[in-house]
Amino acid sequence: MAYLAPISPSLSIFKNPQLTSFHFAFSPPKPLLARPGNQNLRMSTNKTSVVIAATTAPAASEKQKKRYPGESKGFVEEMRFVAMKLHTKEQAKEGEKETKSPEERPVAKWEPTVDGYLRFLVDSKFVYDTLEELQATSPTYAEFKNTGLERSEKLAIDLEWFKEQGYEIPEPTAPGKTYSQYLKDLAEKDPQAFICHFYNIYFAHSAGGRMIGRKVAERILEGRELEFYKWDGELSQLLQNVREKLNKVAQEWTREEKNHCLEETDKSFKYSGEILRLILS
Ligand code: HEM
Repeated sequence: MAYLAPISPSLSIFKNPQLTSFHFAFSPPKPLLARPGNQNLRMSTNKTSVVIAATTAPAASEKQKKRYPGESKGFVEEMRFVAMKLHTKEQAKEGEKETKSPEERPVAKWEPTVDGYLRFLVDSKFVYDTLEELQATSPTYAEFKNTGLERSEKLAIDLEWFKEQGYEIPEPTAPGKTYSQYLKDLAEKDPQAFICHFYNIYFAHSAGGRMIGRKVAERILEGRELEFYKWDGELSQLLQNVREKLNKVAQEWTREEKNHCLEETDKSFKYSGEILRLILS
């Protein structure tokens, strides 16, 4: 609804909270009128003036569309959006979080040790073992069996290699064990939350995880590329297949279930962050 102020012979601009009316006694500025496709711009004339009303509040349908960022592309995009915001600026361009823990500092400034990295690999394997066992045995997650993203066997090869180099392979520690138990509990009681962890663990590893692997290897492994960072098949295609499966599963969820899944992202960063921090221990 246009806000019509008393007509003034000179140029005047009036505002109300929902609507901005530009009330011109003279010709309206061309660029504003010429802006193509501006559906929120309305113009009316009377004897002495032209009123251009620009609604600042989006139309109801548009508001609905914008409510959940990424929604139009599918649920994976919604999960990605939430996850990217939980990165620090130093970790990823889209990050918004303040750096608090050591593993949130730029990877280039890390001082990794082989012993710490081994602890990270062992605890990561403990978590992947749990995830992959659940995927292989639970009917709820049967869809995610053999996606090609599995990491457990690859990590077993890497740990064997370290052993051959004379390193002692440590036992899993609290971060891996705690996360693993948490995932087991969720898998049974809370599938939406479980899927959030599933997505974040595998997709994080394919993105930031690979970058970390490369930089750490340059520093402490003479650039050796571990099996952990290799996939059988084209990684982008494997990821795309899983994206499609996740989107399909989430289509059956209510909005509340989707939101519940998104809200779990914080925990995913917390648990994975504790495992990442082992690299610096
Ligand atoms: C040092 C720690 C980390 C670094 C340096 C890092 C860095 C990155 C980078 C560079 C990307 C790619 C951004 C892009 O597409 O342009 C990314 C994506 C992502 N990260 Fe991280 N990240 C870190 C930790 C984490 C953690 C702890 C999680 C959650 C467990 C996580 C979840 C994700 C997810 C879900 C994506 C999206 C992947 C995709 O688009 O397919 N990241 N990260």
